[in-house]
Amino acid sequence: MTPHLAPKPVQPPSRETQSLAQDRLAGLATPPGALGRLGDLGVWLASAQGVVPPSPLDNIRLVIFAGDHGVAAHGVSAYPPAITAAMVRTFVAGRAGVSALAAAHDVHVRVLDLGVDDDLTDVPSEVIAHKVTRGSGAIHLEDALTVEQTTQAFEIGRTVAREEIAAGAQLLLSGDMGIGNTTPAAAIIAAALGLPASEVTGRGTGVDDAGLAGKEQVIDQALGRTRGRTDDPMATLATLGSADLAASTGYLVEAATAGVPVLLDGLMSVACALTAERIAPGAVAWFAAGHRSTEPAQSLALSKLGLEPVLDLGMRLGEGSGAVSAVPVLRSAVAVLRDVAMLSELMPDA
Ligand SMILES: O=C(O)c1ccc[n+]([C@@H]2O[C@H](COP(=O)([O-])O)[C@@H](O)[C@H]2O)c1
Ligand SMILES: Cc1cc2nc[nH]c2cc1C
Repeated sequence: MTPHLAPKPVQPPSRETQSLAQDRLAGLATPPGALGRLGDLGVWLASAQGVVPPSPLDNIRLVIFAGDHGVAAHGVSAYPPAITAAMVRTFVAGRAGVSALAAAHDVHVRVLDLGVDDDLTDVPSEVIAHKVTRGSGAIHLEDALTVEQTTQAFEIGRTVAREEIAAGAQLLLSGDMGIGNTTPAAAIIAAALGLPASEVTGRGTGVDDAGLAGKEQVIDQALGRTRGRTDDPMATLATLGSADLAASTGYLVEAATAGVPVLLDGLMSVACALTAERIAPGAVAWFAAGHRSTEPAQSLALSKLGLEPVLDLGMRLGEGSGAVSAVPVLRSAVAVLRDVAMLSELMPDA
C-alpha cells in the first residue's frame, strides 16, 4: 500500500506586486541591473509579502528536523549515530554551528525530534513531543516508515509551519540533523529525477573513497528495492525517506500554501523542497535557495527546481546553517528596495 495525496497546486506570489516591485527596482538611483541578484531577491520578497517596498525581515524562524536513519549502521557516514542526539542537546544549549549564526543574524531556532534513536528525556518536552519513531528503517533493506508514520510526520510538519506562521514568521527556514541522512536525501532526489546512484552520491560528513563506494551501493540497492513504488511523492518519503524528511516536506508544503516565503538550506532541505513541489505544484515559487552545498544531489535538485543559490561557500554542515548564512543578503535586498532614492527624485526635471 502506498500513501496517496492528490497534488494540490499552490497559488503563486502576487504578480501585480511583483510588477510594481520591478518598476521600483528599475527606477532606483542605480544603473539598470547594477544590483544584480540582490534586486531580484528584493522583488521576490516584495511579491511574496504582497507589498512594495518589502517590509524589513524582523521575524525569521528556523525549524531543525532531527532524526536517525537505519542506514547509518551500514557504513554510509563518517560519524556514529549517537552524534544526532548529542547535537539535539547542543541545539538546545545554543552551542551548535547554526546557533552561533542564528544569534548573529537574529534568527529564531526551534529543534524538533521526529525520529532520534534516543529517548532524549533530558531535553525540554516540546522538543520530543513530536517523536514519530526511534530511527527510520535502513532504506536499502526495508521501508523507512509505514504509511501511517509518513502521514503522521508530514502532518506534524504542516502543523509546525502553521505554528511558526502564527508566531509571526515573515520568512521560514528549514534545517536538518541526522547522522546518515544524506543517504535517504540523495536517494529521494535520484528517485524523483530518475538518476542513478552514481550521480547523486556525495561524501556527506566526509566519508573516504571506500565509504563513498559503499554509500553508492546502498543507494543503488535502495533504488532497486523500491523501483515502481516511487512515482508518488508520499510513497517516496515512506520507502526512501524518514520521519524527519517527511515532516520537513510537510512544513515546506504548508509554508507555500499559506504564502510565506522560505529560504532553503542544503541537501536535506532541497530534497524536501523537490518532494514538496511534487506534492504541491507551484510551491517552488515561494522558495529561495540559501546556498549551494557540496553534495551533488543538492545541485541537481536545485537545477530541476530552477533555483540559483544565494551563497556558494563550500559549506556542508546542514542544521539550516547555509540558509541562516544567506539571511544578511536577503535583508540587504529589502534595504535597497526600501531605502535607495528614486532616480526621478535626484533629477526631477529629467
Ligand atoms: O546540508 C548539507 O548539504 C549537508 C551535507 C553533508 C552533511 N550534512 C550534515 O551531516 C549529517 C549527514 O551526513 P552523513 O554523512 O552522516 O550522511 C547531517 O546531520 C547533516 O546535517 C549536511
Ligand atoms: C559534529 C557534527 C555536527 C553536525 N551538524 C550537522 N551534522 C553534523 C555532524 C557532525 C558529526
